[in-house]
Amino acid sequence: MNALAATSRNFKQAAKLLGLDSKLEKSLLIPFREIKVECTIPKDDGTLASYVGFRVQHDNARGPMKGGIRYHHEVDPDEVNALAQLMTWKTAVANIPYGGAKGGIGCSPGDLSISELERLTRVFTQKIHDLIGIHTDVPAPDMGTNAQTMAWILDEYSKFHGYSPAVVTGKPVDLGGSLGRDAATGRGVLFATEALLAEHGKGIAGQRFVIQGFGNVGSWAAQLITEAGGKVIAISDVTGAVKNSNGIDIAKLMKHSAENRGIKGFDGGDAVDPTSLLTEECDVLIPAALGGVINNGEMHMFVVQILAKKGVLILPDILANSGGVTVSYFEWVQNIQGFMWDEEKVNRELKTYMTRAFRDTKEMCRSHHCDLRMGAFTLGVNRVARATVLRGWEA
Ligand SMILES: NC(=O)C1=CN([C@@H]2O[C@H](COP(=O)(O)OP(=O)(O)OC[C@H]3O[C@@H](n4cnc5c(N)ncnc54)[C@H](O)[C@@H]3O)[C@@H](O)[C@H]2O)C=CC1
Ligand SMILES: O=C(O)CCC(=O)C(=O)O
Repeated sequence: MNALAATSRNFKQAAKLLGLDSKLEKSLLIPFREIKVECTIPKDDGTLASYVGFRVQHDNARGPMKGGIRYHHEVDPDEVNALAQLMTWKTAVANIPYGGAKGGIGCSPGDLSISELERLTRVFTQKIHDLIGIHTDVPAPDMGTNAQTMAWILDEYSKFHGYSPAVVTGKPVDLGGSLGRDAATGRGVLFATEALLAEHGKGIAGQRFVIQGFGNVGSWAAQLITEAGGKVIAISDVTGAVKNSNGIDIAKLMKHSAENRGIKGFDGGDAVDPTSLLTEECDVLIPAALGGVINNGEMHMFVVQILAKKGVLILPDILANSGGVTVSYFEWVQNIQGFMWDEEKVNRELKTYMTRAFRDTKEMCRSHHCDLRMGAFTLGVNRVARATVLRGWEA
């Protein structure tokens, strides 16, 4: 099942549970706008190269559309469409005043030089600058992009519209980025996990964690979980996987990974097959690599069957990873107010938002007799549907 089919299936199930009007249901699935642009740039060797860029703006009933821009060779319109739709439900679950969007360029960022990446980002921005904006659509980093990418977008956009720091989030702090944004998604994963464990009378301390992916989200989650007393016993990335039942030394792994561009060769545990990681014995499994690892075909059936048999609870991604977009919202608010928060305030507010999103999700589980995934979807879809109706969608 592809990403769009899986996302739409969850939406339809939520719409049914909520008893949504069929016309409203249909209209909520249709994206507001789908943009596709050719981005042609001179390469460093003087040849020309062309890349396809996408921005799907799914829904703006609750506010400006919001979502990351990813650079990845597998970016395709269906996937971007699904991710844009997920952003709509995610911002509603987090109860931040945004709709949903997502973008991407089909390229392998690792094969491009910094100046090629800059040229590509500037050309992409030139092509979409009239369709994004502080109160229209606010991009952010995603896989393969980072704070520097946002700085280039901000600079290029500002050439057309005047200096506009709030047009992107996830910027460098020197350009109005928020303190705490870098760690926000990993920290949000920690807070959401804490809220779930607390329901069962447990805390992070003493639990065994397995983490798939050691990039921004996985590495911050690993550091913060370790600080909170949790034991990270296995981690993988695209280069390999390591296991140590006494707990992996995360600071040492961070250093190794930075110096060797990955986990492979780390001597602080046993090297294991990365595919065995998802079924490793543990208390909490955090998938923080590519999307769809537990949603795709056979792997999905295999993992879900094993997890269900073991009575495992699944914290849905639109709740668990909403910390990133929540702190993006704080960044946007700070830019608009022209007032910078200290990091303690950012983290404190993030905890409040994550804990509230978990509590509201549980309330939907209780009122609609469903699991956490459907609890989050019904919560998000219901908030967007209410806003849509209030704005007079049939007019
Ligand atoms: N960074 C953010 O603020 C947010 C990220 N996410 C999602 O979280 C996930 C991770 O994002 P980031 O950490 O930002 O990306 P990243 O690019 O920094 O890290 C991705 C990690 O996954 C690893 N990886 C890739 N393929 C793998 C495989 N087959 N097996 C094991 N590891 C593999 C990579 O080696 C890398 O360590 C993505 O799905 C992203 O869309 C969601 C919300 C916000
Ligand atoms: O920080 C943001 O605005 C976007 C984050 C994002 O793309 C995501 O949550 O998947």
